[in-house]
Amino acid sequence: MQTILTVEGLGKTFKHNRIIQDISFEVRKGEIMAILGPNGAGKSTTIRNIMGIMYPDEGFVKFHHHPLGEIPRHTIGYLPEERGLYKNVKVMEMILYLAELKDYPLRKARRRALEYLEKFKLEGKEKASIEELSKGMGQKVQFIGAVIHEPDLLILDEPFSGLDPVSQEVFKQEITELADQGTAILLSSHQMNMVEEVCDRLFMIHQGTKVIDGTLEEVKNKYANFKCTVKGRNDAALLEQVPSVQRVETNGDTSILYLAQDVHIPSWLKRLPDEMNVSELTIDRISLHEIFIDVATGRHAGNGTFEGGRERG
Ligand SMILES: Nc1ncnc2c1ncn2[C@@H]1O[C@H](COP(=O)(O)OP(=O)(O)OP(=O)(O)O)[C@@H](O)[C@H]1O
Repeated sequence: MQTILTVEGLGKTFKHNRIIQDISFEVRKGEIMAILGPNGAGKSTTIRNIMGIMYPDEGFVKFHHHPLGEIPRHTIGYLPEERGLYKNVKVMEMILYLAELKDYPLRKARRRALEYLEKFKLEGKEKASIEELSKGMGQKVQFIGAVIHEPDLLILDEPFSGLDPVSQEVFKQEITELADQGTAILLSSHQMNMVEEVCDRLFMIHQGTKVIDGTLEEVKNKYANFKCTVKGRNDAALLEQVPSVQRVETNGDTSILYLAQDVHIPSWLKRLPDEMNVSELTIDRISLHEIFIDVATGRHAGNGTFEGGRERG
């Protein structure tokens, strides 16, 4: 897959505080790359350095097919973390203004804007002024403004925050469709469940440095150990003694047994103690959210690096 953006060895210091350090990744055509990390991890700082809103102290950003140091703004769509549109401007005027800034043909922009407004359940709002819209509606208009000129690279800083579940779903679908059509997408988020459903590759930052990166599949294979959920009244001490159990969480009659890496599940099941009470038992892998919590709380050191990519199915 063709590389659209390369970030290499990015570092930034504010007032002697190292905010990000040695951040390197690529974003390729047609893929969704997620930057994940807890509050203050350095996600927005990374994006602002890419967008030239601030300059890195170390490393470089390269947009492919463009000279080093040039930011091809006409081919980039950007939804910043700070939401904001001119309040007393009408919705359609706002979108067309943003299209014009990118030299995009206005007739085409108007047609695309109407299609997007319908898709985002904002039909009939083109003459409403921005201040008449709810926060979520405003965010949808800003999203339309970011994609109206059919960018090759779309950078979305926390696109799902502030949206209700239905709108989150609409955004998620739209982002996936854009990637299917070939747009390279870089999105930052701390909403793991959303990211897990859309991203092809991910880059997790903690305290300004990379802790995990790779395709979603690679990260899950490497970090997402199995967990076994058991329904039935059991003594925690008994469960803790089961081989390969690293940790047990009990809530009433439900216990979750977190298993060690590389456990062979069929063999492990055979070694469960006869005296265990089991009315239901399920085995699955821990979620990206759980991996994230493990890394952010220091339970998992992270530091894995993966290479390669996954073809969109
Ligand atoms: N202009 C600035 N001056 C000083 N410190 C800054 C500046 N911008 C960001 N920081 C600091 O850099 C760190 C990373 O901030 P950043 O906004 O990149 O985090 P984030 O991962 O996007 O977090 P969130 O999920 O909360 O948006 C924070 O500790 C923040 O206080």
